[in-house]
Amino acid sequence: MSRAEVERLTKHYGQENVVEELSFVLENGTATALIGPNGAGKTTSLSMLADLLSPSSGIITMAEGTTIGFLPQYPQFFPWLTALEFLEMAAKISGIEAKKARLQAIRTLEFVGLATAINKKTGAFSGGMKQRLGLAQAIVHQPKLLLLDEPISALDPTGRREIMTLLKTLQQDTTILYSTHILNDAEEMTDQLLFMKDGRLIEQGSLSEVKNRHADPHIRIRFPNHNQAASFVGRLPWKLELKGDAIFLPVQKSSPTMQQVLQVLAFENQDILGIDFQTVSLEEIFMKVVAAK
Ligand SMILES: Nc1ncnc2c1ncn2[C@@H]1O[C@H](COP(=O)(O)OP(=O)(O)OP(=O)(O)O)[C@@H](O)[C@H]1O
Repeated sequence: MSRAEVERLTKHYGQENVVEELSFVLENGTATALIGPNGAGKTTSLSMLADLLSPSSGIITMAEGTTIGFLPQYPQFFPWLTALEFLEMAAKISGIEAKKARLQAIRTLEFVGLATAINKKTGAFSGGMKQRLGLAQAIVHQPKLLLLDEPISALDPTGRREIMTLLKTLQQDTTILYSTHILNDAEEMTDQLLFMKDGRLIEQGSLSEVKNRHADPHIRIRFPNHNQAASFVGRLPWKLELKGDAIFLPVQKSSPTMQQVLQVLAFENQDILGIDFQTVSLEEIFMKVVAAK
C-alpha cells in the first residue's frame, strides 16, 4: 500500500488545458473513484500518475519505492500469445525474476478467474476475458498503487460484479485509483470520490460527505390523484413541493415536521396511498454537480 499526493497537476496541449490544477491525496489502502463525463481528463490524469505522460506543471509525490500497476482503458495484447505466455512476459517486464515469473503469472491468472484459459491464445478472448487479463497484467507484480482506467465499463453486469469483488480483495493490500462512469459501482467501492469536468476537479470527498452536501432528502406522501394532492397542499400553512399525485417534504430543520403534516392528514381523514423516504442517487448528484459547474 502506498500514499500518493497530487498537487496542482496540469496538462496542456497547445493552448488547451485538458487537466487543470488537480489536487488530491490517495491515502494508504483506500479506493478512490475518478468520475467525469467523456473528455473530462480522467485518462490524461491517470496516465500522468502512471508516469506514462509528463505533466505540464504540478507535483506528484509518492513514497520511495512505490510500485505502480496500470490498467489502460483499452488493454492490448499480442493475439498469438497464450494468456500465460503474455502474463509471464508482463511479469518479467515488471521486474519479477525470470524463474519466479511463470509461477506468479499462473497465480495471478487464477486470481482473476482465468485458470481454465491459461493456455488459450489471447486473440480468442472475449471482452470480459481481456478485461481480466488486463487486470492480471496490472497486478502481476503486486504493486502498491493500482491505477485502473475504466476497469468495469466494458463488462456486462455479471462481469462487473466479479471484477468489483476482485478489486475489493485487492484493496486490502493496495491503494487504488480507478476511473468509471458506472456510478452504482463507484458507490459500492469508494473511500473518496473525485468528480472531474473540463479538466477540473469540481467535487471531492467521501461518499457520505458528497451525499450530505447534495442529497437533499425528502419525504414523499402519495395521494390517490393529483387533485387531492394539490388541494391538500393548498390548505397547508407551509409551502411544499407538489409533483403529480405526491407532495414532498424536505428533511430539514426549518421545514414543517413529518409529525405536523401527519397530524393534518389524520385530522382531515385524508386518503393517502403511501409515505416513503426519497434520497437522490450518486448518479443524480453527479448530473446536478456537472450541470451546475
Ligand atoms: N495527445 C493529445 N493531444 C491533444 N488533446 C488531447 C490529447 N489527449 C487527450 N486530449 C484531449 O484531452 C481531453 C481529455 O481527454 P481524456 O482522454 O483524458 O478524457 P477522459 O475523461 O478519459 O474521457 P473518456 O471518458 O472519453 O475516456 C479531451 O478533450 C481530449 O480530446
